[in-house]
Amino acid sequence: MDTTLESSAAVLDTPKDADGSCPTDKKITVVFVLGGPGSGKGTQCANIVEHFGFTHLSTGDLLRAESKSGSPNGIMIRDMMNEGKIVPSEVTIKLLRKAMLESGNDKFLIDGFPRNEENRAAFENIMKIEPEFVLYFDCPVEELERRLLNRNQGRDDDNIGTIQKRFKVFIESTLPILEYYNSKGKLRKIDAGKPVDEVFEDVKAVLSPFAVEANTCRKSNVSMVLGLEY
Ligand SMILES: Nc1ncnc2c1ncn2[C@@H]1O[C@H](COP(=O)(O)OP(=O)(O)OP(=O)(O)O)[C@@H](O)[C@H]1O
Ligand SMILES: Nc1ccn([C@@H]2O[C@H](COP(=O)(O)O)[C@@H](O)[C@H]2O)c(=O)n1
Ligand SMILES: [Mg+2]
Repeated sequence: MDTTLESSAAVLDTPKDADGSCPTDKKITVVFVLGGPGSGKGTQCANIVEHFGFTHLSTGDLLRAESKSGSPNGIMIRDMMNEGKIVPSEVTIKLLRKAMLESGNDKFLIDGFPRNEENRAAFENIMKIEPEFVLYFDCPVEELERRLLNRNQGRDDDNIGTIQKRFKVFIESTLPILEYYNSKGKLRKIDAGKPVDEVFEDVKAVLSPFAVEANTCRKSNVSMVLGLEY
């Protein structure tokens, strides 16, 4: 089986075959979405899904669901999240891979990942997918804190003690990842301190190469690329 990945925006709008059918596509498009806690990653990803046909996978949401599922890792994940710590990559990547396979899509916004060097290297080694780019929502810390304390979505980690720990982890572990992608010319920085609609205008400009044109199609073959089992 050919598992080579040549991820490229240029193949997004594959013309139909002469007989009108859609060619099978072996490419997977991944955009990493990063930013401080409360910067609006989830909010903007929901908009992107609506306009650009990506599947949004929030690693934080996947871990939260796993922690509540009664799985053997559940308590470890819950305790780490309550401390704002980064869960071991093998756990997160297993959940991500399963969600990618189940989606049937081939365009993914991976939100809240990679959070540290261990996440980044493990994704590269296990998934063998290079992201198209990293969308970085940059926002002042005072605004992040205000948003998190007003979120009211029942998250156990939205309390001032855990919020401070999450900020520290972001600065110490995630900023170096942003620097890494910046050095590769893959960072797309967005001013996320503005109102939601204004932020999305800037997001749209970055995502414009992914707009799907009429009379084009793609057949996802995510299982061919990632393997069938999870
Ligand atoms: N541009 C914005 N201006 C004001 N409030 C916003 C903006 N974007 C998002 N919010 C609000 O801020 C809160 C955090 O947003 P969101 O959940 O999208 O952030 P996040 O980056 O996914 O956070 P986390 O990393 O904690 O998951 C939500 O209550 C959301 O409605
Ligand atoms: N790659 C990741 C992503 C998240 N976590 C843990 O989940 C918490 C919440 O994440 P959000 O993206 O929803 O803010 C985060 O503080 C980590 O504890 C992780 O371990 N690894
Ligand atoms: Mg979120």
